Amino acid sequence: MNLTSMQHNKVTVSVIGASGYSGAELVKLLMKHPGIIIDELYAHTQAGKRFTELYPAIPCDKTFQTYSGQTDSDVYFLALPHGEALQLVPGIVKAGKKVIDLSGDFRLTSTAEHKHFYGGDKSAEDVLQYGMPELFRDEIAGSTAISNPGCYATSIILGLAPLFRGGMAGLEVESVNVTAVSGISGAGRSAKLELSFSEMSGNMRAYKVGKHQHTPEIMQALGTSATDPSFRFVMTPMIAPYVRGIYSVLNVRLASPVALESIRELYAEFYASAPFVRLRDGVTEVSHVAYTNFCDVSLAFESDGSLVVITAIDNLMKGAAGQAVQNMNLMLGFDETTALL
Ligand SMILES: NC(=O)C1=CN([C@@H]2O[C@H](COP(=O)(O)OP(=O)(O)OC[C@H]3O[C@@H](n4cnc5c(N)ncnc54)[C@H](OP(=O)(O)O)[C@@H]3O)[C@@H](O)[C@H]2O)C=CC1
Ligand SMILES: CC(=O)N[C@@H](CCC(=O)OP(=O)(O)O)C(=O)O
Repeated sequence: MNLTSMQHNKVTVSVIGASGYSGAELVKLLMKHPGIIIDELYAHTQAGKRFTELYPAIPCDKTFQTYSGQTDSDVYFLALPHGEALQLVPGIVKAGKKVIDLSGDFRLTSTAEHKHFYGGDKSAEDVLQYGMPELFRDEIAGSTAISNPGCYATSIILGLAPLFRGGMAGLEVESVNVTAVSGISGAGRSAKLELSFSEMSGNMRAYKVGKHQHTPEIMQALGTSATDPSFRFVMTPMIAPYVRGIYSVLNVRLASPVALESIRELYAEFYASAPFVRLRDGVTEVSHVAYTNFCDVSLAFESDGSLVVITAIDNLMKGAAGQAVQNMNLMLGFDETTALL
C-alpha cells in the first residue's frame, strides 16, 4: 500500500536499501520525524523479511519489498552499493520526486575520476547537488536531488573548509596530510572475511593507501586539486575495531604562520550558523559524537608550526543517514535539526 501526502498532510518517504546499515539508520531517524510518514522499505536479498527480523531494536512494522521502479512516494532515499543508484535515480527524478542518494554515484563531476576511483562509466549529466549543508545550504534547499557526501569526505571537508573557503586574507595551505580511522560499520553490513571479529579484534590496518575514492570528492568540495603542483594532499585511511565513528587527524602546513586565535576565529565564524559542527576546546573523541549528527572539531599547532585539525563524526549519522535527513529537512523546508537532536 502506498500512502499519499494528501491523505496524511505529511511527506511520504521510501528507503531503497533499507536493510543495510545506512538504510536502517535512516529508518530509525525517519520514525521520529514529525513531518514525514514512512511509505515503503526496499531491500535486495532480504526482501520479504520484516524489518524487525534484522533490526529488533528499531520498532518499525514494515516488511522489505523488492524495488521495481515505483515512484509513488514524495521522497526517495537510496542507500545502495556503488553503481546501483545510477540506474534508478533518473527515473525517480523524472517522475518529479525528491531524491537523496547516499552512494558515490553522483558525487564526482569528472567522469574520468569517477571511472578511476569507482571503476564504472557514467555520463557528465550524472552529477547531483553535493549535500553538505555547511557548504551548500541554499543550493540544497533549492534542489530536488542530492548526492550525499562520503563518510571520510565529510569528516575531512568539515575539518578543512574554513581554510579553503573561509576567505581569510593571506592564508595559504601548502599541504594536508590526513590520517583517518573508521569503525567497521563504515564498510556496511555484508560479511567480509578481513572484517570478521577474529581478524579485527585487537587489530588495526591501513587500506586503500593513496587511492581512496574520497580523495577527489574532498578536492572537489574544497575547490582544489590533488594534482595542483602548489598543493599536496595525502590521505591514509585505517580501520580499527570499534563499530561507529570516523576520527580524522589533518596535519596542515601553512605557507606562513597564523596565530591559533585567528584560526579559531575563522572556524567559529565559518560555522556560526551550522548546528552540527562543534568547535571543541579539548581534543575531540569518537565517543563524544557516536550516535549523533555532530562533527566535533579541535585545533592545535604542532611544534614545527603545522596546524593540526582533528575531527570526529559518526559514520552512519553525519557520515551518512544523519546528513541525508539534514538534507531532506532543508529540501522540504523543515528546521535543519528535525529528528536529529
Ligand atoms: N556504512 C557507512 O558508514 C556509509 C555508507 N555510505 C554509502 O551508503 C551506501 C549503503 O552503504 P551501507 O549501508 O554501508 O551498505 P550495506 O552493505 O549495509 O547495505 C547495502 C544495501 O543495498 C542493498 N543491495 C545490495 N546489493 C544490491 C543490489 N545489487 N541491488 C539492489 N540492492 C542491493 C542491500 O540489500 P540486502 O541487504 O537486502 O541484500 C542493502 O539494503 C553505499 O553506497 C555506501 O558506500 C556512505 C557513507 C557512510
Ligand atoms: C571502513 C570502510 O570500508 N569504509 C568505506 C567507506 C564507505 C563509504 O561510506 O564510502 P562511500 O560513501 O564512498 O561509499 C571505504 O573506505 O570505502
